[in-house]
Amino acid sequence: MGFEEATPIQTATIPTALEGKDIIGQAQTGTGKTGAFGIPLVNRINTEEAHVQALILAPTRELANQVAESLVTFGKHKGVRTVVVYGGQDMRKQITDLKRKPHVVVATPGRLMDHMRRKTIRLQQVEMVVLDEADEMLNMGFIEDIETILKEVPNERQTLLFSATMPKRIEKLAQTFMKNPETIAVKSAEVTMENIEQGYVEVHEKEKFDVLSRMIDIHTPELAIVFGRTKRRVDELAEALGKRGYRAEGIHGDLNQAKRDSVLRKFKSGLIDVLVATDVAARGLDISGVTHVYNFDLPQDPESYVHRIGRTGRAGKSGVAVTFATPREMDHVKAIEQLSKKKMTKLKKPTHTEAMEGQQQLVLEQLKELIGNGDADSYRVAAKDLLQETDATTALAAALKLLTKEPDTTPVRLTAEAPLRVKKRQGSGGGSGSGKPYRGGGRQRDDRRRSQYRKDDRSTGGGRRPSNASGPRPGGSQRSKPSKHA
Ligand SMILES: Nc1ncnc2c1ncn2[C@@H]1O[C@H](COP(=O)(O)OP(=O)(O)OP(=O)(O)O)[C@@H](O)[C@H]1O
Ligand SMILES: [Mg+2]
Repeated sequence: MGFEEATPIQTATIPTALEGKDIIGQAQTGTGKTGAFGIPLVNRINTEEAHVQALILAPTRELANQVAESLVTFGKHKGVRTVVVYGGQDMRKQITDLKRKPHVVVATPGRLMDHMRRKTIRLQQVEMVVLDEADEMLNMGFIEDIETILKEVPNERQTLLFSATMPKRIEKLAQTFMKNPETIAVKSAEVTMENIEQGYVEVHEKEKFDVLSRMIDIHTPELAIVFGRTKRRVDELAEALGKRGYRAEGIHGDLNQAKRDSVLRKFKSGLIDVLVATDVAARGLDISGVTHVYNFDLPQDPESYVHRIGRTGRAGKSGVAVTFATPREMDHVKAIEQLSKKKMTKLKKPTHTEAMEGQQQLVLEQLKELIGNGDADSYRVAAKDLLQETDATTALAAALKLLTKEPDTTPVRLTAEAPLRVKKRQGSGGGSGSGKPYRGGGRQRDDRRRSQYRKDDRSTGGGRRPSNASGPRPGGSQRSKPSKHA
């Protein structure tokens, strides 16, 4: 895989995991937690025995898929068979896969329960269980499902819990499900990655979209993720970005799995360069080339912020995260800063002129690159002809105008979102230990978050078409980019 040395969390957990101990593992986003559990897990598989020996649970389908891909890679040379099962996919194919006696099963809780009910999976010989993004599975209300699942798994198993954030209530879960777990936290001064430049901009709801467009024009991201609060918001944003000439598509839980897969594939391959997402894409996803994350709407809680912005700045790369907050939401910005232990830089709303300059700069860079590798020789005759008629500056200025995607101000309509409310802390032992406003403790809160998710994640767009925003901008050129997508 081209790894040269273990990352700190891998160094810290692999030996302990190999001893068979239970582990609660915490390390910043993008620092190789998948390897921290996946490598020792693969090592402990006995390929002579054809039954499920390890079970990995993940909160979302896309993450389950990605983790399974990593496990396949880790276990390739040893002959470890890994199967992934998640909702929204053909049951029969999964049943056939499971009949092939995999050693490792990666699953989302809901679909795994379906297979348990149908008796198409046997967990009686599972020796290792991993809960990736354990805290999110609690947030999503998967707790009962996990209880049910773990009842099927022998008690003598090894249990591993991983996440970049470990709210206090995970301890409760640990007491129930784990045996003397060792907490291994690779803590640095900050919860978020140092190599992510973090800024916020104070904007009124109705200015948000222009500010976003301008920022994208100025930053010229390679790949960007824009997080919106609701499914409807994501649909509307993707469509609006499309109208302004950006290659953007949305992903959220109301789309069918084929669509979710295709959007993600297009994003990974650079066919689209802006992914608009609900929190379904906030956790664990490892997509190289994501240089910018925009929180168009504030995340529901500070932990979610940590994960969202962690989609950039992974594996030693740098990244930029910008969070939009309306004047009434400024308290949330402070709460986030308290959890992340890092101040965000206050950013100014960019102007139209700055956006224009950003786009010009992009074209100039591309031009210089082309001059550098002399790839334009076949245009020399035409260039000389042109220079018979006009001076060089005029000719070049015209060419620049033609190439530059001038900031697009096509009017768009977004349904306004209400400001994020401050949730009161309930009871004790809640939150992340940061003592900050939202998210109380215990089960009640989990259920609330669950219903909130369901409500929020339901499209209320009233028959709005799913956005198909990847086409060229009306009457204009495709967005141009400096890198591979030029
Ligand atoms: N030892 C290593 N050397 C170099 N790169 C590594 C190493 N281990 C993992 N990586 C790479 O680092 C990237 C991030 O890894 P991974 O997805 O496991 O992070 P994570 O800690 O689980 O992040 P998150 O909290 O967002 O889930 C991946 O692209 C992975 O291939
Ligand atoms: Mg991960």
